[in-house]
Formats: sequence, C-alpha cells, structure tokens
Amino acid sequence: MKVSQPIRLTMVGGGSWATALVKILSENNVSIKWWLRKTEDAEHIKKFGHNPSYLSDVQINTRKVKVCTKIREAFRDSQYVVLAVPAAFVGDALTGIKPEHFAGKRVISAIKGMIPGANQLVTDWVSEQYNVPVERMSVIAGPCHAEEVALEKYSYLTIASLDPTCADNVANLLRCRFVQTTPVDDIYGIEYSAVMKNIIALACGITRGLGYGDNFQAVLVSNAMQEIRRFVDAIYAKHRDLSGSAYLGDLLVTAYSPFSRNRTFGTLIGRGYTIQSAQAEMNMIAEGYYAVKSIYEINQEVNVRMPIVDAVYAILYEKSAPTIAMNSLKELLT
Ligand SMILES: NC(=O)c1ccc[n+]([C@@H]2O[C@H](COP(=O)([O-])OP(=O)(O)OC[C@H]3O[C@@H](n4cnc5c(N)ncnc54)[C@H](O)[C@@H]3O)[C@@H](O)[C@H]2O)c1
Ligand SMILES: O=P(O)(O)OC[C@H](O)CO
Repeated sequence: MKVSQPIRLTMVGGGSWATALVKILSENNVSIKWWLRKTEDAEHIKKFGHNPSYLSDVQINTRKVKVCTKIREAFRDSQYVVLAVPAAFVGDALTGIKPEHFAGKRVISAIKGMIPGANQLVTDWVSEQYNVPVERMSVIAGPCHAEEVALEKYSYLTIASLDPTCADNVANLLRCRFVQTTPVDDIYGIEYSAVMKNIIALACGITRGLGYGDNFQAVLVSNAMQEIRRFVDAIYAKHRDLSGSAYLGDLLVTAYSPFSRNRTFGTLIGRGYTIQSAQAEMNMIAEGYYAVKSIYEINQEVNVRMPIVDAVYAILYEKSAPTIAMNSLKELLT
C-alpha cells in the first residue's frame, strides 16, 4: 500500500494548548515544526521528549515533531501554520515574519482572544497584516481543555472556516482516537463567542472568590448566554444555534471547570489579589483579561446591553472593588 506524504505543519506557541495540539496532531500523518519562544524549553523537548513548562506528562513524538526557536525556520516549507499563543503575544511571536512567508500556507487559529489595542479578531488581524485571505483560514473552537487532552479524555472540537473544504481538511487533521471534530462555517460568530466566554469565566471566578454559590452562578451563566447572543448577533448577524458545543459548550466548560485559566484568574481577583499578583500566581495567561477591554471598547460603538462585560471591565480596568461591582451587577440579572 502506498503511504501518503505527511502534511507539513508549523506550530507557533509553547504553552498548554500548543502542547496539547502537538499531541493530537501527532496521532495523524503530520510532520510538525514546533516553534517555542524559550530556548531552554526547546532544548529540553529535544533531549527528553516533553515540555518542561506545560503539560509535562505529554510525551512528544520527536520522530514527527522538530522543535526550533527561529520562527522563519519553523515556517519553511510548511502547508499549515497553527497559531497557539495568547492573542496579546501573537505579534511578538511572528517577529521577522512577512506576508511572503505566509504565501501559499493555510492558517489555523487556535487562539480564543483579541489583539489588544487593534481590538481585532485574530483572523482579521492576520488577514490585514500578512495578506492571508480569510478563506484560507480556520479557527479551532469547542470545549477543550489542554489538561484533558493530555489525559486523552474524549473531547470535541469545532473547526470553523468560510471555505467548507478548508474546514473539512482541518477537521480531518485534528480527528483522532480521543478527539471528534465537526466542520462549520460560522468563523466570526465562533471567534467572538470564544472571546466572550473567557470574560464570563472571569466573572464566574470573581463571584466564586467573593463567596457566591451555585445558584448565583447558574443565573450568571444563563444571563451571559443572552449577553453573548446580543453582542454576536449585533456584530455578525447570521442564523446560528448558540446552544451548540462551540458556543454554549465552551462557555460551560470554562465557567465550571477547575482547569479554567480565566475562572482561576477571576477567583484570585474575587479573593482580593491584585491583577499583578493574580498574574504572577499563574504560569498561564487568562485571555479574558485582555479581551474584556477590547469587547468593552467595541461595544462603545455597537452599544448592546452587556452588564457582565461592564462589571468585569470596571473591576479590571477602572479599579472598582469586586464586592461593589458584583453588588451592582446582581441588580441587573434576572
Ligand atoms: N489551554 C487550553 O486549554 C486552551 C484551549 C483552547 C484554546 N486555548 C487558547 O490557546 C491560546 C494559548 O493559550 P495557552 O492556554 O496555551 O497558554 P498558556 O497560558 O498555557 O501559556 C502561556 C503562553 O504564553 C506565552 N507567553 C507568556 N508570556 C509571554 C510573553 N511575554 N511574550 C510572548 N509569549 C508569552 C508562553 O510562552 C506560553 O506559550 C489562548 O488564546 C487560549 O485561549 C487554550
Ligand atoms: O477555560 P480556560 O480559561 O482555560 O480556556 C481554555 C479553553 O478555551 C477551553 O475550551
């Protein structure tokens, strides 16, 4: 039987999600050039076959995976580029990369965040900065914590692209023994929902930290779903079922799972940590911290009712005391 050539792919990012995606992709016929920012982590992976900083139990198949710290070298000859760093750092990660380096490649964004300052979705930003048509891009979404992938706990991913063939191809790349994938076309709706769910997880964490219980959180999450609907429908109207796993499912996992970075960050804030001390406590990035500023600013134009976003923004960017901000929010939920 003729064995087909492996798909050549560049993974950008050295954190939990990049490590989990490398594990998933290694299940298939894929050859990966894995770019990591930290030389010591790259050297460690070469020598010992695992990432010392994130998900260190994941065994890296070094026959399929070549690590490097030079981004241009990682881009050479690849057919796909997967972006898996927090949105705030994607510009840094791509330092030295020019539009011609993206030529002919398809881009997969695994990022659930917005570019701070530009207030852009990652797909729009990549398209604008590097002349990659959005039709050549896809996003990875769905309720999927890297920590559970590491344990091979059965999970579902949704792959969104404007081009159905592109969505199908990426869904095939990521489907494996422990991951089921579904291709869809709502790329912008899914990206915005994924950004929003991180902000809601921060709110859940803050209320947890303040001592609110399950009853309150259920009301918070159901109000959040309405808030997400209002915003996403206003910004990108399309027929969509928000009870699907890429929308509601992702909100639930991030709002309730102890693995959630955003919920953990929020819990620390609710307990009285400063932003700096909460960030220092975690070796991980809570995308919602950056996203709430972008969404709040975008909503100054869009102008839909978003009391939860407003409350989280007030706490993180206007120095409102969590107790007071949540007391006010309490009056606005139904
Ligand atoms: N972790 C998950 O379960 C998961 C699942 C789905 C999507 N995502 C998304 O994947 C993206 C990456 O998140 P993650 O969970 O892998 O991150 P992480 O919190 O595990 O790791 C932090 C990452 O940020 C990088 N970083 C930290 N400080 C930096 C700096 N100053 N400059 C440049 N890079 C820096 C680190 O090198 C590392 O790659 C995010 O958009 C996240 O929303 C994560
Ligand atoms: O739950 P968080 O904040 O760790 O985010 C990770 C993923 O988006 C879950 O699907």
